[in-house]
Amino acid sequence: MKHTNPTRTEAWKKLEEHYTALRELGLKEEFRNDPERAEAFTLEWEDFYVDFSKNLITRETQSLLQELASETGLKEAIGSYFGGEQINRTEGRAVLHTALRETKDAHVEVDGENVTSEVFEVKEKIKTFSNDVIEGSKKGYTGKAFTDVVNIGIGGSDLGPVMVTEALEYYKNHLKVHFVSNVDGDHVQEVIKDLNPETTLFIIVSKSFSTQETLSNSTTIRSWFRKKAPAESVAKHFVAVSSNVPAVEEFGIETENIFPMWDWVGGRFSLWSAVGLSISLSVGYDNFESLLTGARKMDEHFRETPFKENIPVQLALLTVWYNNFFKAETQAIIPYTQYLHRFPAYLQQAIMESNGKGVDRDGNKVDYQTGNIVWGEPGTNSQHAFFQLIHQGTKLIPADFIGFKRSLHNEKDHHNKLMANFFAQTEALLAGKSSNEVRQELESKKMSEQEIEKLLPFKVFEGNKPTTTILINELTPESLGKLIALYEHQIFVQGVIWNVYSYDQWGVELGKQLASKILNEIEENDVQEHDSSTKKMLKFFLK
Ligand SMILES: O=P(O)(O)OC[C@H]1O[C@H](O)[C@H](O)[C@@H](O)[C@@H]1O
Repeated sequence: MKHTNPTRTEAWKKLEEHYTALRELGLKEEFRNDPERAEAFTLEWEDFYVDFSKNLITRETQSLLQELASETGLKEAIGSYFGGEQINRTEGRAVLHTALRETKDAHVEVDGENVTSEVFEVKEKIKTFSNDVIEGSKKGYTGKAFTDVVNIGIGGSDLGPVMVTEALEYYKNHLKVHFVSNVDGDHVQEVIKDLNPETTLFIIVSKSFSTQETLSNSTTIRSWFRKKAPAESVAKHFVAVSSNVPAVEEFGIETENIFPMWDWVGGRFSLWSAVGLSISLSVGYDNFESLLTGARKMDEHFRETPFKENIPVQLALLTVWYNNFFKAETQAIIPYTQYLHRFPAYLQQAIMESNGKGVDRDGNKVDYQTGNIVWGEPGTNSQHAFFQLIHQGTKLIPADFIGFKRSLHNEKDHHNKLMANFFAQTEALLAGKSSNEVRQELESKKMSEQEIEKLLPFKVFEGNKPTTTILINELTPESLGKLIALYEHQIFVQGVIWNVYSYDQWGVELGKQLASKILNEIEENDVQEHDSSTKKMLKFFLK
């Protein structure tokens, strides 16, 4: 892949000038002056309707951003990504979560070998296992069918499965799926306290099988289990998903109970692999397959569509526009469905662990902003919480609004209210409320001039706040697959433009190393040299 400092490109220079000229752009006027604006900035694809017309852009912005994508080599980079090149250079790995959702006849090479058949072998194993557990033919050590499943994992081995099982709750079967992630012992205890070992299946998910949290939780759960069940029953109740088979075997899990994954699947992009076993158990294999199909359709769209009509490309370019020219630091993600309540948390890892990098692909410190901060909560709840700041605060917060045309429970009245809020918020953020409008409103309430003058500044909304609307027909496994893949590709595009390696995560290592040193000191009750703050706190903790 090309290593281009984006700020040295022609397009960047043009964008800087364009930004200076455009700084005062008023969205309301833009809409007034350009009847075609909504049309020009809306993309319709399959069951997706993506309207980014309420962003601080003109057609020129769009074409300059596309120029930036071309100059930084996005097209070739997409080829390298799907072609299995080692684009994760610092770890010497390909990045091929997309291979996990390919069709059986696909040819995807890693180190000269087609990996599709391996992928399908594991998929077959997931399918058989899920069916057996769901139907009850696979039983626990006392001959009872399983009722509960516990996924033990953290980071990418937790967030994807949690987010998706919550998102697809409507499609869930009788199995209750639980998640243990935090090394906080209160988490594991709260999860296991009401579980019956006879009917509970445990899935240990760890790509590396060396993660402190997951190994501690697995050990605690295994001891709890062993207090009630004989040793040989562990094989019936514990399975693992990992790319480190020897470590799993050493933990005492039978080889046939191991679901392999590969080093070319990054943890935060792994829900499509056997890491998604809890998803398949919870909603059935066919729904899991539909999730993969959705993602594959988005992959095809991303690979084949010209930049101008390419949803992930257009949305990624907008994030670059705000991040690097407006110097916005955050991006809000507001799903208008309770089912997606973990989606922002999932995206926090996917986006921030990927592009939170301060050196470029040549190892030089960057002198421009990279990874943005992502946050959010579902609407309408968020409206009653932090929307105040988006509407009237001092920070620019571009926001993605994600909504669905139909509600799953067919609660028409509720859904109309939900969606009325969905549309109203982006309109309000765009239009704002001028002092004239406020004045008229207050006058109509028969307020005195003096009172109006006092209150007026507080009731003005500047508007001009950018939003992107993603409106999807219905929340299904397939549409969810598309939505997740859309953000995955957005991450990729950002990484190419920012010239960073999106697929490593060295930044999580230092804390881990220090924690292991401090753990020793805590266990030995022997505080070593630290800065005086840490030292004092450790002593206080140990007292
Ligand atoms: O699946 P594991 O190897 O247990 O890794 C779990 C998680 O921990 C790491 O520290 C990384 O930050 C994550 O990207 C990863 O998903």
